[in-house]
Amino acid sequence: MRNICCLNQISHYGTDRLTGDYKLVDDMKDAEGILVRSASLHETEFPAGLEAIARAGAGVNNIPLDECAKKGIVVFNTPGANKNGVKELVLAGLFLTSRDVVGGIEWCREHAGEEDISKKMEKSKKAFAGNEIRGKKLGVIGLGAIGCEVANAAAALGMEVYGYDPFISVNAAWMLSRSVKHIMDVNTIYKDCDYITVHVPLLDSTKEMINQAAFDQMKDGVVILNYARDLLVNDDDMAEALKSGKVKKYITDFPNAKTSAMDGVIATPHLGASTEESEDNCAVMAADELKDYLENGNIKNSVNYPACDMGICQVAGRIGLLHANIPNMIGQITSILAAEGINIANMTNKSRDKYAYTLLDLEDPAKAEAVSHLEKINGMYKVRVIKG
Ligand SMILES: NC(=O)C1=CN([C@@H]2O[C@H](COP(=O)(O)OP(=O)(O)OC[C@H]3O[C@@H](n4cnc5c(N)ncnc54)[C@H](O)[C@@H]3O)[C@@H](O)[C@H]2O)C=CC1
Ligand SMILES: O=C(O)C(=O)COP(=O)(O)O
Repeated sequence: MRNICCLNQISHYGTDRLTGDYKLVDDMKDAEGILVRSASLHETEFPAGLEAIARAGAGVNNIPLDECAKKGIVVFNTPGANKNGVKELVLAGLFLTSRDVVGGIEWCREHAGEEDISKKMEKSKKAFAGNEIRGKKLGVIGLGAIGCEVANAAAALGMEVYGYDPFISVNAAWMLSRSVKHIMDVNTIYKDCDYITVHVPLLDSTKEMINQAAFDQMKDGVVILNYARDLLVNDDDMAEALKSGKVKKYITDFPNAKTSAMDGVIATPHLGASTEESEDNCAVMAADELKDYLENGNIKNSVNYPACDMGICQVAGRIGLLHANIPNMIGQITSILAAEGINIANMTNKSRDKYAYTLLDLEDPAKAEAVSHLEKINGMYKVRVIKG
């Protein structure tokens, strides 16, 4: 029986795939797999038997990726599975910041039930008037799954869209509407755009990228949309920018103690991916990734180990080795197996930054002694006997 611990509420479309050999458990102590959404795992003591963590979602800043890699724990996410949910909320954000819809709704609530509300509103409505987004310039920073969707949708709504992503994938570049202007220097977005939306992961390199230096270059009355992570924005600089009128509105899906109390902020409680459709997509993808890794050793959509797919094992044994990406690992692995008289039927070795993965199909099952020798190789993090 394989124990899977769900740390957040995961759509049943995902957990329904974990039947038969799988058991959903509340306590992670005997878990082979973890399914998680946004719960933070930074303070978690991972159990020795934990093989994989699947994040049903995109952002993995809640998971210590390096620590997991060194413990031989493969971390997955579900790229693109919630992109439409987020895109739709970003579009709502564009409309909510271009006109004072929220202020207007509040006004109607304040005057609810009054006989003369319809007369009064005709006098009061000018306070909530705004602009149309058509023809305005939108800067999209980060053209991954979500950024691309947002850029294309905004272009279809008649916005002039500027897109910036120095690391854009070939796939994303293919998806992008030809009308999106390719920007090579993010400062062009800061200088020219009326609306700026960030869709980058939270990394050391992106932390507080929206800061005083960026605001200094922006147009007066710019609107900032943040459906990515709160720490991408320097809150104190944002407070100043809102006060001075540099920023007209800041709409964020990630309010914190500071931003939630600022005038000019429209906040939603991390709702981007909270649609039935996105939750179902993420859960299914996460469960499938976890299953394929636990059952076959295949890795798809990992964020700390390379991709690897050898299908279902057709021979007597399969082992998966998670190790450092350093010289002579393959040499040592094959020597140990040769010394045990085990023939390798098929093998894949892939690396990703500091980490590497070797998946071996063996004509005879790996004996405990061979596994123990493999485990002793310097730089070996984990040896998994998948079959045999
Ligand atoms: N509000 C919500 O509920 C949700 C928020 N998110 C957030 O949105 C982020 C993006 O999600 P996806 O588009 O699915 O991820 P993705 O991985 O498909 O795209 C991220 C893009 O950012 C680019 N990038 C990285 N550093 C950059 C930089 N310095 N400047 C410009 N571009 C840079 C990458 O090249 C990549 O194309 C996630 O990491 C997460 O933090 C994601 C899903 C739901
Ligand atoms: O996928 C992401 O990065 C998200 O922010 C969505 O988080 P959630 O699954 O709604 O807790």
